[in-house]
Amino acid sequence: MSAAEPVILLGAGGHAKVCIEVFRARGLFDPVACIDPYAKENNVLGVPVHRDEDSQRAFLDRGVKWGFVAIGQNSLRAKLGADLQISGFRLANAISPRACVSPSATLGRGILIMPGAVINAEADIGDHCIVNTNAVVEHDCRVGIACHVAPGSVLGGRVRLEDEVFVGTGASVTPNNVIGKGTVVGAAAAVISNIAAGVTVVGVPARPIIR
Ligand SMILES: CC(=O)SCCNC(=O)CCNC(=O)[C@H](O)C(C)(C)COP(=O)(O)OP(=O)(O)OC[C@H]1O[C@@H](n2cnc3c(N)ncnc32)[C@H](O)[C@@H]1OP(=O)(O)O
Repeated sequence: MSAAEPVILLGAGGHAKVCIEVFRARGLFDPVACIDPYAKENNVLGVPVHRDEDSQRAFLDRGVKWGFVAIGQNSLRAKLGADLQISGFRLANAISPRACVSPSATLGRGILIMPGAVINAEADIGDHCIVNTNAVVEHDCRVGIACHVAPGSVLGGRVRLEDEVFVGTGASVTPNNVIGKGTVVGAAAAVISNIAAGVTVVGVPARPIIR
């Protein structure tokens, strides 16, 4: 078996912790550093933390080719992922060996798929997405760039998420619906119709929060 490829992670919080465990479980990549100028700890599960912003370049110079953004916030993850690629890194995927990913699904780059997640036939997952623990992305879904399908949530068949959509813990989206860019679906919501871009919806059925 060939050795795991070293990978640097941007981020050193709780989300980085779960990403490290998925990388280790899969065995294709070996997390060698977490880079985060705001880190509170000096290591994450034994992976050393670097706060210096030049350290990315230093790892590249040392021959580390792979990077990964381990940050939960969708728009920041998209931006830092694009920046990593511009600076010369390839984006690794962190796919749990305990996830079930259809052979006909299409995956982008910089994706996290957590244990128990199911990605069904011909689903398409965009770059920088998170499909979290026990989430289900059914057949023919189109999940845009930097979306987060949170733990236990379910997208029915042919659902489309535009870029940077967040679907909260335990929420469901019934088949064929489209959710607009940057929208937030609250925990436990049931989306039963199309939802516009840039809104927050909650409840059963899901409706925009009126502030
Ligand atoms: C591994 C991980 O942990 S991954 C991360 C997973 N995280 C999640 O799933 C978080 C999901 N987040 C939520 O559900 C949040 O409550 C949000 C984003 C929908 C709303 O958050 P905020 O914008 O801060 O709204 P806020 O808390 O002020 O609530 C506004 C109103 O909506 C209601 N509300 C908020 N969330 C929900 C919800 N999920 N379902 C029903 N009502 C809700 C509140 O009760 C409040 O009602 P009120 O005005 O009558 O008092």
